[in-house]
Amino acid sequence: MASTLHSFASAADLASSLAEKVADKLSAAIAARGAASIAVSGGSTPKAFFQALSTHDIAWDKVTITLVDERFVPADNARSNHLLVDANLLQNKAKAARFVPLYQPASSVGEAARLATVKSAEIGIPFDVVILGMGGDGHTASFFPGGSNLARALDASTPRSVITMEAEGAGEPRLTFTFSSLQDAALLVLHIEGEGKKDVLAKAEGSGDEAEMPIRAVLRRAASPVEIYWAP
Ligand SMILES: O=C(O)[C@H](O)[C@@H](O)[C@H](O)[C@H](O)COP(=O)(O)O
Repeated sequence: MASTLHSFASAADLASSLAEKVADKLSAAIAARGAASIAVSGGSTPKAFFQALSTHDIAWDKVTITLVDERFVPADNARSNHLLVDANLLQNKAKAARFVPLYQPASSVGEAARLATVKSAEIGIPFDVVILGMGGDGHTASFFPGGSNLARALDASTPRSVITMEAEGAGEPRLTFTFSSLQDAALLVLHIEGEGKKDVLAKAEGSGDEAEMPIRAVLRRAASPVEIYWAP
């Protein structure tokens, strides 16, 4: 599917504009069916966007927030994406939103993935909004090059679910929605910042295997248009 690049003069301008776009999308979903859903990424990039979105005055009590991926750590661990969302997005007006975590206390990461699949199935299909990030190696969500379940994660025929992923550079074992769960969001956003990430994007948009740079699966095969938000 096509992608559109939205470039901004600063990260602050991007955060403000993306927050408005997402708030409008969530409000439209609520108007249409009384509910809205958004799956967001962790990492360092989305913090200002989360903070800007949290101040928008929408019917947050009708919004379900979850993560596109999570590290297999509890929410009090500094590496937790839940902790990042709790501290930056589930604040201000957005405190009223429902949050569905991917991490579950479980005997194994596989059991946690099974539990997360069941819990997230209630959220509704497709997501109204998905916010993806991208690593310097071209990973997105927890679709890491060389990942233990990468082929399964990227296979369009894999049922919508949360699966495990282990990879060099991923740190802890990961829990990640599959490509099939994310690629048809009503609003599908890739949020990246910095000149380095722009260079990574240019390489990803070129030829080469999806397994080498898994973001290529989204850029090439997502059912929804990919809205790329970039600031220096
Ligand atoms: O759990 C995570 O880390 C994210 O979901 C991951 O996919 C992130 O979006 C990229 O690694 C980019 O991270 P930065 O924004 O920190 O560069």
